[in-house]
Amino acid sequence: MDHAGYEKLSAQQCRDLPEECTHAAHCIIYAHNDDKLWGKFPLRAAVMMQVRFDGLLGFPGGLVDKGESWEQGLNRELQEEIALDLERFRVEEADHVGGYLRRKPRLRCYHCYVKQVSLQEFLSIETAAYGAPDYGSEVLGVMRVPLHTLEDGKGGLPAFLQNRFVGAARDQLLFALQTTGIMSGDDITSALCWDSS
Ligand SMILES: O=c1[nH]cnc2c1ncn2[C@H]1C[C@H](O)[C@@H](COP(=O)(O)OP(=O)(O)O)O1
Ligand SMILES: [Mn+2]
Ligand SMILES: [Mn+2]
Ligand SMILES: [Mn+2]
Repeated sequence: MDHAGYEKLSAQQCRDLPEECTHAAHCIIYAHNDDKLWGKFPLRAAVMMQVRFDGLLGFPGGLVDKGESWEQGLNRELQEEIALDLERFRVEEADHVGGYLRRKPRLRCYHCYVKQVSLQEFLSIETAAYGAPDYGSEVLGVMRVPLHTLEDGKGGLPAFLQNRFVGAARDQLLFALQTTGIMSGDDITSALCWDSS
């Protein structure tokens, strides 16, 4: 059980879940970014997150409706929340990287998908998001995650990780940063070490 009370499942373990399990699916859309902040701090990648209606940070996606496959539900949510152009950027089964299982108050799996695009494509997705049906209601902002750490060891990702995240979103972010190679385990650990409290 990880710190937020979720059991991390592999993609195969997700496929073995019982019928009564309900599902949510969210997608981490990212692009490698060779730019540097002030020509000094590597930005590493553009990773999309959102400010949600509940004030918490999360990824675009949502609950999978009855009769939908995980990917059908996720692509529907991505269209609703960020106006994702499904002709160009449809999320596929191969983008599934695992799930986070909760047993209480009901058995539910929070599936994590990761989709890499080019920086140019990321910019087009970002721009289109402001015209999404749910923008301004369920989605109150679209942002990029700071993946740099300033000289004080606090500014950037360490400070960002002090925000409030919904559900398993923080675990999913850290998992995706490592599994995509955007950040090394050591970089992530040092960003986690700083705690403002
Ligand atoms: O980004 C996320 N990662 C993991 N779990 C998440 C994330 N965002 C929300 N959640 C949890 C908590 C929510 O209650 C459920 C459903 O997601 P949500 O996006 O709120 O559902 P709809 O868009 O309203 O369908 O998953
Ligand atoms: Mn929904
Ligand atoms: Mn939604
Ligand atoms: Mn949602």
